[in-house]
Amino acid sequence: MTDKPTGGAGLRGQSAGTTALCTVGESGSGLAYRGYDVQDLADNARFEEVAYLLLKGKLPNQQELDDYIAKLKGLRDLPDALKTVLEQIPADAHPMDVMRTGASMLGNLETEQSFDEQQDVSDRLLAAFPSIINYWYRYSHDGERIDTVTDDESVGGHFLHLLHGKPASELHARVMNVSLILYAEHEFNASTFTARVCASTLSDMHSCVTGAVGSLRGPLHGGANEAAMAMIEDWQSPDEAEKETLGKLERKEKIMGFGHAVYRESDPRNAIIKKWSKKLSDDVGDDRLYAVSERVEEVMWREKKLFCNADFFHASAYHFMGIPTKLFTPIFVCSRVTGWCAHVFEQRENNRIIRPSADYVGPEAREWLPIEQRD
Ligand SMILES: CC(=O)SCCNC(=O)CCNC(=O)[C@H](O)C(C)(C)COP(=O)(O)OP(=O)(O)OC[C@H]1O[C@@H](n2cnc3c(N)ncnc32)[C@H](O)[C@@H]1OP(=O)(O)O
Ligand SMILES: O=C([O-])CC(=O)C(=O)O
Repeated sequence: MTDKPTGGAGLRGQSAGTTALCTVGESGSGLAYRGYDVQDLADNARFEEVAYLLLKGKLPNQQELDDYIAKLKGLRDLPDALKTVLEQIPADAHPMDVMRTGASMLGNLETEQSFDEQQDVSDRLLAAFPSIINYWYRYSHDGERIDTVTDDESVGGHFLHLLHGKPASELHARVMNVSLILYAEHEFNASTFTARVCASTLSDMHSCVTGAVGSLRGPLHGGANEAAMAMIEDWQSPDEAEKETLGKLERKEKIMGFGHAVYRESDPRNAIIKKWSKKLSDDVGDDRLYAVSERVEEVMWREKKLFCNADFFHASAYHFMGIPTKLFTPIFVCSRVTGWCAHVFEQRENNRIIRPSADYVGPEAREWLPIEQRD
């Protein structure tokens, strides 16, 4: 990739504050949460430990982790009023709109009364998001009012259990665990910055998270994982994928799941999820989608020196686990809510309202024109 300008559009490269949560792209490609390398976390941690690390500030010891998992398990049920709202949302709604409504409605029912409640409110959102999306999905698509309480220890296993109506295989629960770790936190990305801007007005946690869901929804951010799937699913062979990718580049179309605002050399999350996508591809006996994905990766590097970001191989990995494409970005929410809330805590701790300036490019001062004199 070419060196990017540090000023101007998109606030690229400009520091907008401090954080102790995460470093992105130091030396071109690294990612660490509170100093722990993401590769180490993906190899060794449970997502719940990473959530604890982000939200409580340190890795839990065994007792703290056991207590935290028990707490999250105890927060999976949804209030009846929220279920009623979810039942009104049509099957063809965008699932990210369901997540946005879910977070907002929960804010009406369980309003954060004071910042002293921020830890509990965050844990509740973390526990409730898989229930929110799957309750709506199963009701609107299968007509079933599912019980959102399961005995699964992990958030990832619980998500798949609710979606498929049976406990996840060990492999699928493991991949979900890794995926949730990879998506948990990423410094001042667009959705997190949205949450921090909202927090800087001293607003409540549900408003910060609801706004962040809206920012994550777009295809230039979290929505890229489902956009990538929509792109590759019809390509029947690597050769067709190559031809279509070249055509898109020729027409100056964006290839979703490639490029990054910060990383220059690679997105470290890609190699990790790609490895798991390959495992899943072998597991399901796929002879097309993984090969197609790899060819797109090769073509993009050869033609544009653009690398896959976290989203690209998440598309095939989720697909191999039988997850409907439209639920891909909501899974991102189920993870990133940890990063969002941790950033809200940081913003509140050392707050000044976020209010940048703009360079005015409109007309010079001019006189008021009465309505009858206007064109
Ligand atoms: C988890 C996440 O949110 S990761 C991001 C997910 N988003 C996507 O995958 C969407 C596709 N990617 C993109 O749109 C961009 O790469 C972004 C939004 C991620 C980053 O945007 P920017 O920082 O503005 O991109 P950047 O400055 O690196 O672009 C450099 C050049 O590469 C091009 N480029 C960047 N990404 C792509 C892409 N995916 N496909 C084709 N061309 C691209 C840009 O058009 C630009 O070309 P130009 O100089 O001729 O105008
Ligand atoms: O940092 C960004 O701009 C986008 C990203 O990769 C993320 O939020 O995970």
